[in-house]
Parts: sequence; C-alpha cells; structure tokens
Amino acid sequence: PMFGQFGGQYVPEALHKCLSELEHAFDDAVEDPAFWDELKSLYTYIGRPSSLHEAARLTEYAGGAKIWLKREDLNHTGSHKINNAIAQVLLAKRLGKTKIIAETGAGQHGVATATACAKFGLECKIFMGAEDVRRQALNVFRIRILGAEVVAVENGTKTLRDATSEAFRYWVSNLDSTHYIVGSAIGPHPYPTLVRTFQSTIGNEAKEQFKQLNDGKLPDAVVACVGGGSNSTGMFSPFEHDLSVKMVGVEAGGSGIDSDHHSATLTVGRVGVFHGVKTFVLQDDDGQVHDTHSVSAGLDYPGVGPELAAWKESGRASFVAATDAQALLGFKLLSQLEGIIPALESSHAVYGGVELAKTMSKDQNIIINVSGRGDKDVQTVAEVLPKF
Ligand SMILES: Cc1ncc(COP(=O)(O)O)c(/C=N/[C@H](C(=O)O)[C@@H](O)C(C)C)c1O
Repeated sequence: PMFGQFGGQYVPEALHKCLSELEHAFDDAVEDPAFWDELKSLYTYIGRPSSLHEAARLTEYAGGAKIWLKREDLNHTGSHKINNAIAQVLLAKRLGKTKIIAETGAGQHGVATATACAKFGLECKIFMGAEDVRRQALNVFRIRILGAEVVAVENGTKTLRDATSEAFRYWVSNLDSTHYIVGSAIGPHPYPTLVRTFQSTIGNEAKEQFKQLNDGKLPDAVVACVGGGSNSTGMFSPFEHDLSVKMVGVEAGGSGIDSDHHSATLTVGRVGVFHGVKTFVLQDDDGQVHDTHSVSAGLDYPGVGPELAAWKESGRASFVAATDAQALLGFKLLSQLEGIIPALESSHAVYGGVELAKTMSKDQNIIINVSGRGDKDVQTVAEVLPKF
C-alpha cells in the first residue's frame, strides 16, 4: 500500500481491524461488476458525465495554449466531492455499517456526504472546525437541512486538521456501526487509493471527451488545485502513463510561501507522518505541524496525499503555489471572462492554468479542473474585495 516511500498505515492498533475490513471490501467492490453498475446508475443522480468545453475568452486572455474546462462544479452539490461520497456510501452498505461520519473544511465534502446519507437513509455526523463553521456558513446550513448533524470542533486551529483528528477519535470508539468517509486522498491505507480510484472518473471522462473533440489527441497538460489531493489525483491518475501530458498541481500560497501563512505542503513541506500516512507535511524542525492558512478553506490543510508526494519525488507531476491574491484573480477571471463563478479552491487552478497556458504555444491544449462552484465563497470575496 505504498506510493514509493509514501503511504502506509501509521495508526493505533485499534484501527487496524476496520482498515483491513475496509481494504477487503474495497478490493471486492472494485472486482465486482455489480458495484460499478450500481455506482454508474447513480452517476445520473450526480449529473455525470460532467462537461468538458473550451474557455475561449480565458484562452484569448492568456494568449497561449487553448484552455479547456472540466466542469466538476456542475455536479450535484457543487463539487467533485460527491463522486467519492456516493461511492463510499455504497461501500459502507457492503460493510453493513448504518452510521456515517466525515470531516469537512470547505463544507463541500460535508454537504456531499450528508446528501449521500439522505439518499441512502444513513445517519450522518459531520466534524467541522469552528472557524470553518463560521466561514462556510452556507454549507453548514445545507448539511443540517439535509438531515445531518454538524459537530463544531473547538480545539486547535479550529480548521480541517482539527476536524479530521476529532473524526478519527470518534471513529475509534464507534467502529462496528460507523464508516468514516474520508473526503480527500489522505489518511491511512486504503483511503488514498480508494478516494483516488473513485475520483478517477474525472480524468477518465476528461480523457475520452478531449480525444473525441480532438481527433484522438491527448491534452498537453492537466491542471488541478491541491488540498488533500482528491480532485488532482482523480484528474491526473488516468493520464499517469501518458508521459506527454504534464500534470500540474496548484497549492495554496496564502500570503506567500516565504510567509508562515500558507498551505503549500508539496512546495515547501518536508517528508513526515500526518493523519496516519507518510507523505509531505508542513512542519518545523522538531516535527511540530504548522498552522496553515488559505483564503480557501478547502486547501487549508498541512498534509497532502501520498500519491502526489510520490509524483513530486519522481518528477511525474509538478507543483506551484498561487497566493490568496492570485487565486482571487483566478476567481475574477473565470467569473468575468467565462461567466463561471468558481470555488476559491478551484480559483487556484484557474490562476495556475492561465500562467501555464501563457508559456505554451497556440497549438497546445490544457485542461483545468473546475473542482467546485463559488456560491459558498461570494461572502468571503465580498469581504476581501469590496470593489470586486
Ligand atoms: C471545491 C473544492 N475543490 C478542491 C478541494 C480540495 O480538496 P482535494 O480535491 O481533495 O485536494 C476542496 C476541498 N474541500 C474539502 C471539504 O469540502 O471539506 C476539504 O476542506 C477537506 C475534505 C480536505 C473543495 O471543496
């Protein structure tokens, strides 16, 4: 269960049994056509396939490669998170679990999980940092309206890392009845593999759609924002062995990577163990995990998925950081040039994609993954950019 030197299961003995149960259920499901048939039948509910189309005015603005958009923002609940939540609820049913917990930061994963639980009649508890409860209030209301409970986590920085720690703590004493739907490609094995597998529908669709629209050609680059690593590994994985396709991850540069106010884990972090997995972590010399910052709650996380860490180490993928200000420019560009209001998380990928396109020639193509829509963020943007 390793990605190069990264991955593994650095968890207390108490979690080993249920993680191996989960691994077996996952392996059985992946081999079972009935599982994929049921999941595919739910793609109609999710709104898959999501569309892939050109961004003509953004392309003109960048003045280089042609820019294409993969519209995960159009999925039911407004982001890619639903792809993983629905699939893991099907796994939970195969495991005979009747209760679901999840962590959330931006709230999108919380909403997706609450939605899947409403659809399948499962009890749902969402752990969310108190700071995120404040800054993503719209999603807190949606989670409650969908019938789930929101547990506001008051300790630590009151953001995603604390919500994740609290969710794991709760899970350890409720293993028999409860499945923990981890929202990103993080955590102990099998979660990074499991989440990437379910999110790979993004890259599989994008590859087919692009080839159909371009006489069988592949794009020259695929770009996605990086929080924990689920929409990026989902978009990148199907292209992993197509070495002509660059894979570019855009992290949260916050107030700048030379400030201590960012979440650029792969850009300036170091190898370490965090939330049960060996990966890159933002930590200081004696292993204290840094507090992180990002204008986008969904990227505000000091860890990252082990598969991305391995692709960084092997050079298969490259990573850049977009600051809060650059992400807000991305937010504005997609809104005012394409009429699409993206999530602040996705806005990092927009900025990074535009910068990359500028360095490429007009006969080249890049796909930017629009991981979510920006309804949840308009209040934040209004606060920081009153003269938007
Ligand atoms: C619209 C949108 N785009 C990207 C992300 C980053 O998560 P990854 O795709 O897993 O790197 C997120 C992450 N959101 C999570 C959430 O909604 O709870 C996040 O905060 C945690 C699950 C990691 C997101 O909402």
